[in-house]
Amino acid sequence: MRSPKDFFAPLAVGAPDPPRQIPVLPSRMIHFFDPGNEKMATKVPGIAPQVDVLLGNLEDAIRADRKEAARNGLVRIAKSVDFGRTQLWTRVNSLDSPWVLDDLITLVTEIGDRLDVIMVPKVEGAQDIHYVDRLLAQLEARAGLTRPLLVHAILETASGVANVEEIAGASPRMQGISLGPADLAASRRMKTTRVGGGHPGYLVRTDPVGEELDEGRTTYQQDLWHYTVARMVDACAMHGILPYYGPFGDIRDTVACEDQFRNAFLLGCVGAWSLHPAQIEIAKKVFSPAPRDVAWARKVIGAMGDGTGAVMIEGKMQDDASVKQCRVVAELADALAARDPELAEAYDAATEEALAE
Ligand SMILES: CC(C)(COP(=O)(O)OP(=O)(O)OC[C@H]1O[C@@H](n2cnc3c(N)ncnc32)[C@H](O)[C@@H]1OP(=O)(O)O)[C@@H](O)C(=O)NCCC(=O)NCCSC(=O)C[C@](C)(O)C(=O)O
Ligand SMILES: [Mg+2]
Repeated sequence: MRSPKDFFAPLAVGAPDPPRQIPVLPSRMIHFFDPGNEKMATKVPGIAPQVDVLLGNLEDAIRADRKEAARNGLVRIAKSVDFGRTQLWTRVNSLDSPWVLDDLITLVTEIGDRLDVIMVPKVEGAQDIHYVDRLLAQLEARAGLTRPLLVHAILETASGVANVEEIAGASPRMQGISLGPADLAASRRMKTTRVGGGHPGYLVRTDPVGEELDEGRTTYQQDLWHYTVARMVDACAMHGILPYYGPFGDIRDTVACEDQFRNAFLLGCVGAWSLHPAQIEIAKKVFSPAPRDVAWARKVIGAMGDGTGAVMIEGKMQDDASVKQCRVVAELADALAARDPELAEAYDAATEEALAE
């Protein structure tokens, strides 16, 4: 019988040990592509060096009669393309679909050594993760894999949100969670018809001045996703896994996409999905801390010595808690700079300038 002490023990004889820590690799954008779409597939080798994560999508957005083509296409691409340091993920079909069993069997058996993370859609509770966890262990053992596959859940059902903490902690394989705003809206019976983003009808209005109700009252659009993203971030932080904003469906509206991504970044998310090449640069810009913020963070860390006590910098009080926030920004910047010489240069130049002030 398994006890809580067996949390890190393999779930099948011969399966690799589950991870003790989730690797924190750059994953500013999870770039979705349809591996069965020839036009998109030919673009993959060119896109790979520009993105942190490439994801071969098998679920929604792939027509029912193209499911096998997508699955086989992903196997072919994973075997033939060199992704360098870019991670390769997949999104399998939902657990109640006729395709998911073949998705998992085929992918783990054929390309389990090339895949980093398996994204599971429409997760309702820990039981869904436990099912995938055991099945992956059996398949890993059969395929002779030595590195455990990680699991990423999409938060896109009302019960998934209600159970988000137990989902985040359901398995040592849990790598992260993404918001799935479209399915979540449907599951909650929200009256939106969009894939992510705001809605002009969801607003607050200033009080009336005098008797006139229709004039001079400013409205402010509110963020439909604030509650869910904040809850997801807390659940992920509590379990040492990574939170992501999901898709922004209005490809044309690059401005609002950037805003939505930035809200998620500021609240604690590490990345978002790019559905179209046009969204890659947006995610890169938003989820790489700005040079001026990195410079400030490094300046505070430098001034705070061992990180205790209080000092004043440019009129602002700094103490143990503000230096911790600065470390979050500086450590992310260092990790990204280690892979991106352009960013490294921008961060160093801004830091030099800030220290000279
Ligand atoms: C939106 C679509 C239809 C517009 O595709 P298009 O061909 O009409 O656009 P385009 O602007 O004409 O494309 C320009 C070029 O870029 C290519 N291209 C276009 N997109 C990509 C891509 N992603 N990766 C690589 N290449 C891409 C495309 O093939 C074309 O190539 P060409 O110049 O040679 O003709 C297309 O971009 C697409 O299918 N993107 C992926 C959609 C997707 O994966 N959706 C599912 C995720 S969102 C979701 O599931 C919700 C969620 C979480 O579950 C929940 O909230 O519930
Ligand atoms: Mg969905």
